Amino acid sequence: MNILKLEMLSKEAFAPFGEVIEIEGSDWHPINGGTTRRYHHLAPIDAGPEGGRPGISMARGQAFSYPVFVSMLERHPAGSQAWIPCTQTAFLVVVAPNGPDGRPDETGLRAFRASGSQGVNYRAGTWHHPLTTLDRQGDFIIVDRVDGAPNCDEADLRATYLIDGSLKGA
Ligand SMILES: NC(=O)N[C@@H](O)C(=O)O
Ligand code: NI
Repeated sequence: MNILKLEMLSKEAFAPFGEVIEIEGSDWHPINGGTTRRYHHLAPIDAGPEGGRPGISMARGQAFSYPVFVSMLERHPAGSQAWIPCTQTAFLVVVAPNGPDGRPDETGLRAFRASGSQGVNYRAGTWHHPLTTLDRQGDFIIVDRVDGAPNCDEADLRATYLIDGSLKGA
C-alpha cells in the first residue's frame, strides 16, 4: 500500500495548484471607518475562457476519519473551484500535477491538511480529490462555475494511496 504523508497547507506549498484562502498571513486594509479589515482578492474566480457563469453554492460534507484511501481524482477544466469551510472543519486537500498523458501525475501526488480556518481555490484543471471533511461533518461555501457546461473529468489512479494522518518528515 502506498502511504501518502500529510503536509500542512500553506500558500507557498499549494501555489502550483491554486490559492489558499485564509486570514492568517494575508494582507488587509481597513474599511467601514476602520471597524473592519478587508482581506481583498485572496483568489481569482475563473469561469472559463468563453466567460461561463460563476456562482456561490454550499455543501455539507460527511465526516471521514483516518485511514482515508485515495484511488481517484477529478478536475474542472472549464473553471476554478474554491472550498471555504464555514464551520471551522478541517479537510483533506489531495492534488496532483497533470501528466503528459493528460492523467494525474501520481509521482507528484500531494496531500495537505487544511485547518478549519483555511479554504482552497483549485486552479482550473487542477487534479484534486473530492471533498473529504475530517473528524466531523462540515459546511462549506463553494465558488465555481454553475452554468452546466461540461466541467468535471475523473481519473482512476493506478494505485490506491493510504492517508493515515501522519505528517511528512515527522
Ligand atoms: N462536484 C462537486 O461539486 N464537488 C467536487 O468537485 C469536489 O471537488 O468535491
Ligand atoms: Ni471539485
